[in-house]
Amino acid sequence: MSLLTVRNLVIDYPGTRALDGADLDLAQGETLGLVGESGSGKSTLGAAVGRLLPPSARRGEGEVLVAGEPVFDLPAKRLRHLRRRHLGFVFQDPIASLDPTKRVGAQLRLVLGRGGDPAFHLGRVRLADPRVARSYPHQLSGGMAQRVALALAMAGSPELLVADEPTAALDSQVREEVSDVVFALAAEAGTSILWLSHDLPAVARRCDRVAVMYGGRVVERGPAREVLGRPAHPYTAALARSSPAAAAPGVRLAPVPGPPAGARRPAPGCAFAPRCAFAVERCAHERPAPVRVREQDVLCHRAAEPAVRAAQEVGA
Ligand SMILES: Nc1ncnc2c1ncn2[C@@H]1O[C@H](COP(=O)(O)OP(=O)(O)OP(=O)(O)O)[C@@H](O)[C@H]1O
Repeated sequence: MSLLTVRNLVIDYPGTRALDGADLDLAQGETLGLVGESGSGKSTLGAAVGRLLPPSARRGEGEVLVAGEPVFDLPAKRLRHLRRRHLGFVFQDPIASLDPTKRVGAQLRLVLGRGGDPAFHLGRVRLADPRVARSYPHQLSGGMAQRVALALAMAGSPELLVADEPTAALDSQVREEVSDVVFALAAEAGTSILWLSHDLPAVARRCDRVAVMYGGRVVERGPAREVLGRPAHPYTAALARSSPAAAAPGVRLAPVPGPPAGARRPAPGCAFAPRCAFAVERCAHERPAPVRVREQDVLCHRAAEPAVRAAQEVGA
């Protein structure tokens, strides 16, 4: 059974459509990367999974199911129960998710309840030094604070961990260490991961599947290596070409051409059409329905055409 299902989700902030009919599925035990340029809607989608959107956000259409439960239609008590039982969250800024007035051990004891063992949970995130439990958040490095936030998020053995760029603010070596801990702990605990990221090579390496967002929709999804190595959507191909790993030494990165999607008003057709080298007239006014290309589900009118498929190969 699908652990997470997002169907045609539309979320508006005042004056901005952040999600414009997003679709996503995540199976039990799976790791799914969610990638896309800034403003494509990743954080809004991640927050919607736990109905953790800011008060100004409005759901227009669509639904989010976690373990079959309709997150947006649950009464407050059932929603709290669902969050506790099924969901854990880690964000980019760990300090913001920790209580500055309480020592780490005390924060863990609050989550774990009586009988919980903070040292065990800190050990699971490779913080074995007993001084950590006695520290206040401001006494920790960024990487250590993020591991504490992870220990708190994983303390209730959630079925799904939503990780919103938890390593983006860390330097590269610490980033790898923290990512290792997240994926190893989730694998050990049988927890699925929704991993929001700008780091395409890391997603290709670590995640089973990937979903690529553009203009508030998931425009391509499928096995991570396949999607990022042999993209089918022209946007994914442009994104993969602009990724650091795609550049040979000394060769400048190719930026995705044109300005990013302005999400202020929903696009009548494909949101990428104004930037797309393959756009034809219908792309501007007709929304693409999903097509299957190899193992990928793609929102593009032309992705299945042989000439367009060939042109998407990275480096082509
Ligand atoms: N609290 C908010 N109020 C108003 N608009 C918002 C709010 N949060 C996000 N937005 C807008 O919604 C759209 C989607 O933003 P979101 O943060 O979900 O994208 P993102 O892909 O996570 O970006 P980033 O990678 O920069 O975090 C953007 O146009 C953004 O400006």
